[in-house]
Amino acid sequence: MAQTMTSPSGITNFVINKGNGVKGLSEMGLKSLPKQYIQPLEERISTASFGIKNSEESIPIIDMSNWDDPKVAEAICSAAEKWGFFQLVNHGVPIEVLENVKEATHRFFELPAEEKSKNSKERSCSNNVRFGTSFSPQAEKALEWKDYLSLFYVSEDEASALWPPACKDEVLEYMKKSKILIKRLLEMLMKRLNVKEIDQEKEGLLMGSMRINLNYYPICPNPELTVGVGRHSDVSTLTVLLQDQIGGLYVRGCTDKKSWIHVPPVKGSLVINIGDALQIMSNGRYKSIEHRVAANGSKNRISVPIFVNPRPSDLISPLPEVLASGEKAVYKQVLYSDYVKHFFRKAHDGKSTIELAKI
Ligand SMILES: COc1cc(/C=C/C(=O)SCCNC(=O)CCNC(=O)[C@H](O)C(C)(C)COP(=O)(O)OP(=O)(O)OC[C@H]2O[C@@H](n3cnc4c(N)ncnc43)[C@H](O)[C@@H]2OP(=O)(O)O)ccc1O
Ligand SMILES: O=C(O)CCC(=O)C(=O)O
Ligand SMILES: [Fe+2]
Repeated sequence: MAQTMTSPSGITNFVINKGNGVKGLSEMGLKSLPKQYIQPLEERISTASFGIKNSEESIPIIDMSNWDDPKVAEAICSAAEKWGFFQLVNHGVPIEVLENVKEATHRFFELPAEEKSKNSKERSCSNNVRFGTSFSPQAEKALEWKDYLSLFYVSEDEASALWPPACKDEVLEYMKKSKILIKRLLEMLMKRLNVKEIDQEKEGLLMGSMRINLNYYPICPNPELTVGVGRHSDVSTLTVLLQDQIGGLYVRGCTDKKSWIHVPPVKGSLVINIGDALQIMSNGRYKSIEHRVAANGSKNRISVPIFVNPRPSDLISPLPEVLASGEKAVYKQVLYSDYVKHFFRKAHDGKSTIELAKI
């Protein structure tokens, strides 16, 4: 067993095929990182050096208690233009709902590998439920230190029937309660783009599909040699991210592009980021910023992003309202499912997915 496990194929078999994930590896008490996880020097995250560079820039924290105050909309739109990232407090999603979904995430990952892997790509009875590890293992030169459960929402009935019982009620509640916040954010962001009203057609285009991922980053023997998630931008319209108190999310700096800014955990907050679909629809006005996640040597971390997306069948392009003043389109029309497939079929590679849509 020990001999098979240390060979590269033994590790792959244990982590990917047998569904133990990196959590299984972590719990074996490995003393050093298997070589498949060693990232090239330029992709490693040296958390020690961030403290110095970080001091000048930080991601805005916006209080939503008076969400209909124009100052709140101004802060949100400015953050979306400048940073592509911001944190929200007093956002209206009950703290209890957030605590429950974090607990449910731990409950799911605590299940035996045999139970979790019923949701793997090979065994899941639906393409909309997928348990996996790393990001795109077949395309990656170096694997990422993360396991995940990805749930694509189609309907309440489908979710009730197919999502894992260990977490489905809590995840559904989190999604439902977040919808009010998502609509408010989109209304504010659209107003700034001269979209006066979000009618049914626009609502479909902006938030017609949702995917929720439960991310699990177990303790890593050599966190400085690998990453939890490599540099990428999300392909969503926007992403609502719940993180626990451990920390580890870094965002590309907006003035000093060489720096990476930590997104510090703030109790009860939600992190919001703009995704590629909204960068395209706003013709580049709102920014989908690169981000990445460090591995941790002493603590298990979880995060729960809700990816708010167009529908797979939507054609995305700069909105007519944005181009009405004569502004030249910098992106062409793309079928959203083609865009997402392009993203999923390659390893994380920074901001390169959006090249597909550039004119
Ligand atoms: C996992 O770690 C991540 C994830 C992310 C995600 C960031 C986002 O912004 S996710 C938002 C994506 N948007 C949507 O899901 C909505 C639109 N959905 C679709 O268009 C389709 O459902 C589809 C995703 C394109 C899948 O369509 P389907 O026809 O079923 O195509 P497949 O052939 O099954 O899949 C294509 C290709 O993608 C891989 N894949 C599919 N789903 C996932 C998934 N949930 N996670 C990872 N990979 C997935 C699948 O394996 C296929 O590749 P093959 O090579 O196997 O053909 C950000 C950062 C992370 O670390
Ligand atoms: O875990 C995090 O903080 C962020 C994860 C992420 O960027 C993603 O799942 O797209
Ligand atoms: Fe992301």
